[in-house]
Amino acid sequence: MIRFDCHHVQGAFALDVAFAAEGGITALFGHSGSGKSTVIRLLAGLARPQRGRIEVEDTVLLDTGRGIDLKPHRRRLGLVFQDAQLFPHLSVRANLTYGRFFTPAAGRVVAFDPVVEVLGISHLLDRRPMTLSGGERQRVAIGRALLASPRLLLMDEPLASLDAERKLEVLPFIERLRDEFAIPIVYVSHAVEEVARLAARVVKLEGGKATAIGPPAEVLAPTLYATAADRFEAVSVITGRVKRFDPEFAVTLVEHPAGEIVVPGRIEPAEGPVRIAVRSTNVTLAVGRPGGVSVRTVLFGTVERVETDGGPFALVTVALAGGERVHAYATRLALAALGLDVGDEVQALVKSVSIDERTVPRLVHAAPQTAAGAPGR
Ligand SMILES: Nc1ncnc2c1ncn2[C@@H]1O[C@H](COP(=O)(O)OP(=O)(O)OP(=O)(O)O)[C@@H](O)[C@H]1O
Repeated sequence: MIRFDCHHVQGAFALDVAFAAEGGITALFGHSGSGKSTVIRLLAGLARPQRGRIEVEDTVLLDTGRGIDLKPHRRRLGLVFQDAQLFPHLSVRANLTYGRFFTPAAGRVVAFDPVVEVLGISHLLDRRPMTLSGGERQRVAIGRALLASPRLLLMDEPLASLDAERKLEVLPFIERLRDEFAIPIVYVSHAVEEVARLAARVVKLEGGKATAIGPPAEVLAPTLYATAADRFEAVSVITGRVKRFDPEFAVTLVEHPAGEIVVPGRIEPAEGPVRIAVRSTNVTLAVGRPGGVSVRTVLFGTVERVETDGGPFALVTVALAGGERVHAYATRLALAALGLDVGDEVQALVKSVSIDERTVPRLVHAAPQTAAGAPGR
Protein backbone atom coordinates (compact mmCIF):
# COMPACT_ATOMS: atom_id res chain seq x y z
CA MET A 1 0.00 0.00 0.00
CA ILE A 2 1.28 3.46 -0.91
CA ARG A 3 -0.05 6.54 0.83
CA PHE A 4 1.15 9.84 -0.56
CA ASP A 5 0.05 13.27 0.65
CA CYS A 6 2.38 16.20 -0.05
CA HIS A 7 2.33 19.94 -0.39
CA HIS A 8 5.43 21.16 -2.18
CA VAL A 9 6.31 24.53 -3.68
CA GLN A 10 9.17 24.85 -6.17
CA GLY A 11 9.57 28.28 -7.74
CA ALA A 12 6.22 29.34 -9.18
CA PHE A 13 4.86 25.79 -9.12
CA ALA A 14 2.84 24.40 -6.23
CA LEU A 15 2.06 20.71 -5.93
CA ASP A 16 -0.78 19.50 -3.75
CA VAL A 17 -1.37 15.82 -4.31
CA ALA A 18 -2.80 13.01 -2.22
CA PHE A 19 -3.46 9.45 -3.33
CA ALA A 20 -3.47 5.93 -1.95
CA ALA A 21 -2.69 2.89 -4.06
CA GLU A 22 -2.60 -0.87 -3.62
CA GLY A 23 -0.23 -3.15 -5.56
CA GLY A 24 0.18 -3.35 -9.32
CA ILE A 25 0.95 -0.35 -11.47
CA THR A 26 -0.20 3.13 -10.50
CA ALA A 27 0.23 5.49 -13.44
CA LEU A 28 0.87 9.20 -12.99
CA PHE A 29 -0.61 10.68 -16.13
CA GLY A 30 -0.72 14.29 -17.26
CA HIS A 31 0.62 16.98 -19.53
CA SER A 32 4.18 18.21 -19.45
CA GLY A 33 4.71 20.33 -16.35
CA SER A 34 1.72 18.86 -14.44
CA GLY A 35 3.98 17.58 -11.66
CA LYS A 36 4.56 13.88 -12.47
CA SER A 37 8.33 13.90 -12.02
CA THR A 38 7.97 16.03 -8.90
CA VAL A 39 5.84 13.29 -7.30
CA ILE A 40 8.54 10.75 -8.24
CA ARG A 41 11.28 12.95 -6.72
CA LEU A 42 9.27 13.39 -3.53
CA LEU A 43 8.71 9.63 -3.28
CA ALA A 44 12.40 8.95 -3.90
CA GLY A 45 13.52 11.52 -1.32
CA LEU A 46 15.23 13.66 -3.97
CA ALA A 47 13.05 16.65 -3.00
CA ARG A 48 11.62 17.56 0.38
CA PRO A 49 8.08 18.94 0.59
CA GLN A 50 7.04 21.82 2.84
CA ARG A 51 4.47 19.49 4.36
CA GLY A 52 3.82 15.86 3.72
CA ARG A 53 3.53 12.22 4.62
CA ILE A 54 4.62 9.24 2.52
CA GLU A 55 4.12 5.64 3.56
CA VAL A 56 5.05 2.56 1.53
CA GLU A 57 4.18 -0.98 2.68
CA ASP A 58 3.80 0.05 6.34
CA THR A 59 7.07 2.00 6.43
CA VAL A 60 6.85 5.75 6.92
CA LEU A 61 9.38 7.32 4.53
CA LEU A 62 8.45 10.89 5.34
CA ASP A 63 6.32 12.62 7.91
CA THR A 64 7.14 16.30 8.22
CA GLY A 65 4.84 16.57 11.26
CA ARG A 66 6.94 13.98 13.14
CA GLY A 67 10.31 14.98 11.73
CA ILE A 68 10.73 11.73 9.76
CA ASP A 69 12.59 11.98 6.44
CA LEU A 70 14.42 8.83 5.37
CA LYS A 71 17.45 9.43 3.16
CA PRO A 72 16.99 8.24 -0.45
CA HIS A 73 19.10 5.07 -0.05
CA ARG A 74 17.24 4.11 3.15
CA ARG A 75 13.87 4.32 1.39
CA ARG A 76 14.71 1.16 -0.59
CA LEU A 77 13.00 2.27 -3.80
CA GLY A 78 14.04 1.20 -7.29
CA LEU A 79 14.35 3.96 -9.88
CA VAL A 80 14.18 3.64 -13.64
CA PHE A 81 14.47 6.78 -15.75
CA GLN A 82 14.05 7.58 -19.41
CA ASP A 83 17.67 6.78 -20.17
CA ALA A 84 19.10 3.68 -18.61
CA GLN A 85 22.10 5.27 -16.84
CA LEU A 86 24.10 2.04 -16.72
CA PHE A 87 27.78 2.00 -15.74
CA PRO A 88 29.60 1.85 -19.09
CA HIS A 89 32.75 0.20 -17.69
CA LEU A 90 30.86 -2.69 -16.06
CA SER A 91 29.38 -5.77 -17.73
CA VAL A 92 25.62 -6.26 -17.77
CA ARG A 93 26.04 -8.83 -14.98
CA ALA A 94 27.98 -6.38 -12.79
CA ASN A 95 25.47 -3.62 -13.53
CA LEU A 96 22.67 -5.94 -12.45
CA THR A 97 24.25 -6.99 -9.17
CA TYR A 98 25.38 -3.46 -8.27
CA GLY A 99 22.05 -2.51 -6.71
CA ARG A 100 22.18 -5.45 -4.31
CA PHE A 101 25.10 -3.97 -2.36
CA PHE A 102 22.78 -1.40 -0.87
CA THR A 103 20.18 -3.90 0.27
CA PRO A 104 20.69 -5.59 3.64
CA ALA A 105 21.03 -9.38 3.23
CA ALA A 106 17.68 -10.03 4.94
CA GLY A 107 15.92 -7.70 2.50
CA ARG A 108 17.25 -9.41 -0.65
CA VAL A 109 14.06 -11.13 -1.66
CA VAL A 110 14.39 -10.81 -5.43
CA ALA A 111 16.67 -13.48 -6.91
CA PHE A 112 18.99 -13.00 -9.90
CA ASP A 113 17.82 -15.84 -12.16
CA PRO A 114 14.09 -15.07 -12.26
CA VAL A 115 14.77 -11.39 -13.01
CA VAL A 116 17.13 -12.26 -15.86
CA GLU A 117 14.59 -14.74 -17.19
CA VAL A 118 11.57 -12.42 -16.97
CA LEU A 119 13.45 -9.58 -18.65
CA GLY A 120 14.94 -11.86 -21.34
CA ILE A 121 18.53 -10.70 -20.79
CA SER A 122 20.39 -13.93 -19.98
CA HIS A 123 22.26 -13.81 -23.32
CA LEU A 124 23.51 -10.29 -22.60
CA LEU A 125 25.19 -10.85 -19.22
CA ASP A 126 28.79 -10.62 -20.42
CA ARG A 127 28.26 -7.65 -22.75
CA ARG A 128 29.00 -3.98 -22.01
CA PRO A 129 26.10 -1.46 -22.05
CA MET A 130 27.58 0.31 -25.09
CA THR A 131 26.98 -2.77 -27.24
CA LEU A 132 23.26 -3.03 -26.36
CA SER A 133 20.22 -1.61 -28.12
CA GLY A 134 18.16 1.06 -26.32
CA GLY A 135 15.47 -1.48 -25.47
CA GLU A 136 18.01 -3.97 -24.11
CA ARG A 137 19.68 -1.27 -22.01
CA GLN A 138 16.33 -0.29 -20.54
CA ARG A 139 15.57 -3.93 -19.66
CA VAL A 140 18.93 -4.14 -17.86
CA ALA A 141 18.15 -0.89 -15.99
CA ILE A 142 14.81 -2.35 -14.88
CA GLY A 143 16.61 -5.54 -13.77
CA ARG A 144 19.15 -3.56 -11.76
CA ALA A 145 16.38 -1.66 -9.97
CA LEU A 146 14.46 -4.88 -9.27
CA LEU A 147 17.49 -6.75 -7.89
CA ALA A 148 17.82 -4.22 -5.09
CA SER A 149 14.52 -5.77 -3.83
CA PRO A 150 12.83 -2.39 -3.60
CA ARG A 151 9.67 -1.73 -1.60
CA LEU A 152 8.43 0.18 -4.60
CA LEU A 153 9.62 0.59 -8.17
CA LEU A 154 9.51 4.12 -9.59
CA MET A 155 9.54 4.32 -13.39
CA ASP A 156 9.70 7.82 -14.87
CA GLU A 157 8.88 7.66 -18.60
CA PRO A 158 10.91 4.44 -18.98
CA LEU A 159 9.94 4.07 -22.65
CA ALA A 160 10.08 7.72 -23.71
CA SER A 161 13.50 7.56 -25.35
CA LEU A 162 12.68 4.42 -27.34
CA ASP A 163 11.21 4.33 -30.84
CA ALA A 164 7.85 2.63 -31.44
CA GLU A 165 9.37 -0.79 -32.20
CA ARG A 166 11.57 -0.77 -29.09
CA LYS A 167 8.63 0.35 -26.97
CA LEU A 168 6.72 -2.68 -28.18
CA GLU A 169 9.72 -4.83 -27.31
CA VAL A 170 9.98 -3.57 -23.72
CA LEU A 171 6.27 -3.28 -22.82
CA PRO A 172 5.63 -7.04 -22.50
CA PHE A 173 8.59 -7.29 -20.09
CA ILE A 174 7.10 -4.58 -17.91
CA GLU A 175 3.83 -6.52 -17.97
CA ARG A 176 5.61 -9.69 -16.94
CA LEU A 177 7.41 -8.07 -14.06
CA ARG A 178 4.15 -6.47 -12.96
CA ASP A 179 2.54 -9.91 -12.93
CA GLU A 180 5.40 -12.02 -11.54
CA PHE A 181 6.98 -9.88 -8.80
CA ALA A 182 4.80 -8.55 -6.01
CA ILE A 183 6.45 -5.13 -6.09
CA PRO A 184 4.18 -2.11 -6.51
CA ILE A 185 5.13 0.24 -9.32
CA VAL A 186 4.54 3.96 -9.78
CA TYR A 187 4.79 4.64 -13.49
CA VAL A 188 5.02 8.05 -15.12
CA SER A 189 3.85 8.45 -18.68
CA HIS A 190 2.02 10.83 -20.92
CA ALA A 191 1.33 8.10 -23.49
CA VAL A 192 -2.31 7.13 -23.18
CA GLU A 193 -1.82 3.70 -24.74
CA GLU A 194 0.90 2.74 -22.30
CA VAL A 195 -1.23 3.79 -19.36
CA ALA A 196 -4.34 2.05 -20.71
CA ARG A 197 -2.39 -1.13 -21.17
CA LEU A 198 -0.37 -1.32 -17.98
CA ALA A 199 -2.05 0.49 -15.14
CA ALA A 200 -4.38 -0.83 -12.46
CA ARG A 201 -5.19 2.76 -11.54
CA VAL A 202 -4.41 6.20 -12.87
CA VAL A 203 -3.69 9.41 -11.00
CA LYS A 204 -4.36 12.26 -13.40
CA LEU A 205 -2.29 15.35 -12.65
CA GLU A 206 -3.17 18.84 -13.83
CA GLY A 207 -1.28 21.93 -12.69
CA GLY A 208 0.08 20.22 -9.58
CA LYS A 209 -3.27 18.76 -8.49
CA ALA A 210 -4.67 15.23 -8.77
CA THR A 211 -7.88 15.87 -10.71
CA ALA A 212 -8.96 12.24 -11.10
CA ILE A 213 -7.96 8.94 -9.49
CA GLY A 214 -9.39 5.60 -10.57
CA PRO A 215 -9.23 2.75 -13.08
CA PRO A 216 -7.97 3.62 -16.61
CA ALA A 217 -11.44 3.11 -18.10
CA GLU A 218 -12.74 5.97 -15.93
CA VAL A 219 -9.80 8.36 -15.81
CA LEU A 220 -8.84 8.14 -19.49
CA ALA A 221 -12.43 8.53 -20.69
CA PRO A 222 -13.23 11.70 -22.62
CA THR A 223 -14.87 14.77 -21.15
CA LEU A 224 -17.12 17.26 -22.88
CA TYR A 225 -14.90 20.18 -22.02
CA ALA A 226 -11.68 18.61 -23.35
CA THR A 227 -9.49 20.73 -25.59
CA ALA A 228 -9.21 19.61 -29.21
CA ALA A 229 -5.85 17.97 -28.41
CA ASP A 230 -7.29 16.15 -25.39
CA ARG A 231 -10.25 14.91 -27.44
CA PHE A 232 -7.81 13.00 -29.63
CA GLU A 233 -6.07 11.55 -26.56
CA ALA A 234 -9.22 10.33 -24.79
CA VAL A 235 -9.91 6.61 -24.94
CA SER A 236 -12.46 4.06 -23.87
CA VAL A 237 -10.76 1.04 -22.34
CA ILE A 238 -12.55 -2.25 -22.96
CA THR A 239 -11.56 -5.84 -22.27
CA GLY A 240 -12.08 -8.64 -24.75
CA ARG A 241 -10.87 -12.19 -25.18
CA VAL A 242 -8.74 -13.36 -28.08
CA LYS A 243 -10.75 -15.74 -30.26
CA ARG A 244 -8.46 -16.56 -33.18
CA PHE A 245 -5.95 -15.24 -35.66
CA ASP A 246 -7.13 -15.12 -39.25
CA PRO A 247 -3.99 -15.81 -41.33
CA GLU A 248 -5.67 -14.97 -44.63
CA PHE A 249 -6.30 -11.35 -43.67
CA ALA A 250 -3.65 -11.08 -40.93
CA VAL A 251 -6.08 -9.92 -38.27
CA THR A 252 -6.91 -11.17 -34.79
CA LEU A 253 -10.56 -11.55 -33.84
CA VAL A 254 -11.31 -10.56 -30.27
CA GLU A 255 -14.55 -11.54 -28.58
CA HIS A 256 -16.49 -8.96 -26.62
CA PRO A 257 -20.05 -9.39 -25.32
CA ALA A 258 -21.03 -6.35 -27.43
CA GLY A 259 -19.53 -7.66 -30.69
CA GLU A 260 -16.39 -8.89 -32.40
CA ILE A 261 -13.35 -6.61 -32.41
CA VAL A 262 -10.98 -6.85 -35.35
CA VAL A 263 -7.38 -6.09 -34.44
CA PRO A 264 -4.78 -5.82 -37.21
CA GLY A 265 -1.88 -8.25 -36.73
CA ARG A 266 -1.44 -11.18 -34.41
CA ILE A 267 -1.97 -10.94 -30.68
CA GLU A 268 0.14 -13.15 -28.44
CA PRO A 269 -0.65 -15.08 -26.33
CA ALA A 270 -3.34 -16.48 -28.57
CA GLU A 271 -5.89 -16.72 -25.79
CA GLY A 272 -6.95 -14.88 -22.69
CA PRO A 273 -8.12 -11.36 -21.96
CA VAL A 274 -6.79 -8.32 -23.76
CA ARG A 275 -7.30 -4.70 -22.90
CA ILE A 276 -8.06 -2.47 -25.85
CA ALA A 277 -8.00 1.31 -25.91
CA VAL A 278 -10.40 2.80 -28.44
CA ARG A 279 -9.85 6.47 -29.26
CA SER A 280 -13.16 8.26 -28.88
CA THR A 281 -12.56 10.31 -32.01
CA ASN A 282 -12.50 7.01 -33.95
CA VAL A 283 -15.95 5.87 -32.87
CA THR A 284 -18.92 6.50 -35.16
CA LEU A 285 -22.48 5.99 -33.95
CA ALA A 286 -25.12 4.30 -36.09
CA VAL A 287 -28.77 3.43 -35.67
CA GLY A 288 -29.56 0.15 -37.44
CA ARG A 289 -26.64 -1.71 -38.94
CA PRO A 290 -25.42 0.30 -41.89
CA GLY A 291 -24.38 -1.57 -45.03
CA GLY A 292 -21.55 -0.82 -47.40
CA VAL A 293 -19.05 0.58 -44.92
CA SER A 294 -15.50 -0.59 -44.38
CA VAL A 295 -15.83 -0.73 -40.61
CA ARG A 296 -15.67 -4.31 -39.27
CA THR A 297 -15.85 -3.68 -35.54
CA VAL A 298 -19.46 -3.07 -34.51
CA LEU A 299 -20.29 -2.93 -30.81
CA PHE A 300 -23.93 -3.07 -29.73
CA GLY A 301 -25.18 -1.01 -26.81
CA THR A 302 -27.60 1.51 -25.41
CA VAL A 303 -27.14 5.26 -25.11
CA GLU A 304 -26.54 5.85 -21.42
CA ARG A 305 -25.77 9.55 -21.41
CA VAL A 306 -25.62 12.50 -23.78
CA GLU A 307 -23.68 15.54 -22.57
CA THR A 308 -23.88 18.87 -24.32
CA ASP A 309 -23.13 22.44 -23.39
CA GLY A 310 -24.95 24.15 -26.23
CA GLY A 311 -21.78 24.11 -28.38
CA PRO A 312 -21.33 22.06 -31.56
CA PHE A 313 -20.34 18.79 -29.86
CA ALA A 314 -22.02 16.18 -27.76
CA LEU A 315 -20.31 13.45 -25.82
CA VAL A 316 -22.22 10.20 -25.96
CA THR A 317 -21.64 7.36 -23.51
CA VAL A 318 -22.79 3.97 -24.78
CA ALA A 319 -23.35 1.17 -22.26
CA LEU A 320 -22.20 -1.98 -24.03
CA ALA A 321 -23.60 -5.44 -23.57
CA GLY A 322 -21.46 -6.93 -20.77
CA GLY A 323 -21.28 -3.74 -18.71
CA GLU A 324 -18.37 -1.79 -20.20
CA ARG A 325 -18.69 1.63 -21.83
CA VAL A 326 -17.54 3.20 -25.01
CA HIS A 327 -17.58 6.96 -25.60
CA ALA A 328 -18.02 8.90 -28.82
CA TYR A 329 -17.93 12.54 -29.80
CA ALA A 330 -20.58 13.57 -32.30
CA THR A 331 -21.96 16.88 -33.42
CA ARG A 332 -25.31 17.82 -31.93
CA LEU A 333 -26.47 18.16 -35.52
CA ALA A 334 -25.72 14.47 -36.17
CA LEU A 335 -27.55 13.35 -33.02
CA ALA A 336 -30.58 15.43 -33.96
CA ALA A 337 -30.58 13.96 -37.49
CA LEU A 338 -30.44 10.43 -36.08
CA GLY A 339 -32.99 11.28 -33.38
CA LEU A 340 -30.65 9.61 -30.90
CA ASP A 341 -31.40 9.94 -27.21
CA VAL A 342 -30.80 8.28 -23.85
CA GLY A 343 -32.14 4.71 -23.74
CA ASP A 344 -31.96 4.17 -27.52
CA GLU A 345 -30.21 1.16 -28.99
CA VAL A 346 -27.14 2.13 -30.95
CA GLN A 347 -24.09 0.66 -32.63
CA ALA A 348 -20.61 1.97 -32.03
CA LEU A 349 -18.53 1.52 -35.18
CA VAL A 350 -14.78 1.45 -34.64
CA LYS A 351 -12.34 1.63 -37.51
CA SER A 352 -10.14 -1.41 -36.96
CA VAL A 353 -7.06 0.31 -38.29
CA SER A 354 -7.47 2.87 -35.54
CA ILE A 355 -6.94 0.27 -32.83
CA ASP A 356 -3.38 1.00 -31.95
CA GLU A 357 -1.14 -2.04 -31.66
CA ARG A 358 0.32 -0.59 -28.47
CA THR A 359 -3.08 -1.01 -26.87
CA VAL A 360 -3.18 -4.78 -26.98
CA PRO A 361 -0.76 -7.08 -25.20
CA ARG A 362 2.03 -8.90 -26.96
CA LEU A 363 1.18 -8.10 -30.50
CA VAL A 364 3.44 -9.76 -33.03
CA HIS A 365 3.08 -8.67 -36.62
CA ALA A 366 1.98 -11.39 -38.95
CA ALA A 367 4.93 -12.60 -40.96
CA PRO A 368 4.50 -13.29 -44.70
CA GLN A 369 2.57 -16.45 -45.43
CA THR A 370 4.46 -19.65 -46.10
CA ALA A 371 3.76 -21.65 -49.27
CA ALA A 372 1.52 -24.00 -47.25
CA GLY A 373 -0.62 -21.06 -46.23
CA ALA A 374 0.27 -21.26 -42.56
CA PRO A 375 1.40 -18.01 -41.05
CA GLY A 376 5.15 -17.76 -40.59
CA ARG A 377 6.58 -16.49 -37.28
N1 LIG B 1 13.81 22.52 -9.15
C1 LIG B 1 12.78 23.23 -9.59
N2 LIG B 1 12.62 24.54 -9.26
C2 LIG B 1 11.58 25.26 -9.71
N3 LIG B 1 10.61 24.75 -10.49
C3 LIG B 1 10.70 23.46 -10.85
C4 LIG B 1 11.79 22.63 -10.43
N4 LIG B 1 11.61 21.39 -10.95
C5 LIG B 1 10.47 21.45 -11.68
N5 LIG B 1 9.93 22.68 -11.63
C6 LIG B 1 8.65 23.11 -12.24
O1 LIG B 1 7.62 22.33 -11.64
C7 LIG B 1 6.61 22.01 -12.61
C8 LIG B 1 6.37 20.50 -12.62
O2 LIG B 1 7.50 19.85 -13.16
P1 LIG B 1 7.58 18.27 -13.36
O3 LIG B 1 8.94 17.96 -13.86
O4 LIG B 1 7.13 17.60 -12.12
O5 LIG B 1 6.48 18.04 -14.50
P2 LIG B 1 6.16 16.72 -15.33
O6 LIG B 1 4.68 16.52 -15.26
O7 LIG B 1 7.01 15.60 -14.90
O8 LIG B 1 6.55 17.21 -16.79
P3 LIG B 1 7.25 16.38 -18.04
O9 LIG B 1 6.20 15.46 -18.58
O10 LIG B 1 7.58 17.50 -18.99
O11 LIG B 1 8.45 15.69 -17.48
C9 LIG B 1 7.09 22.60 -13.93
O12 LIG B 1 6.43 23.82 -14.11
C10 LIG B 1 8.58 22.80 -13.72
O13 LIG B 1 9.03 23.89 -14.49
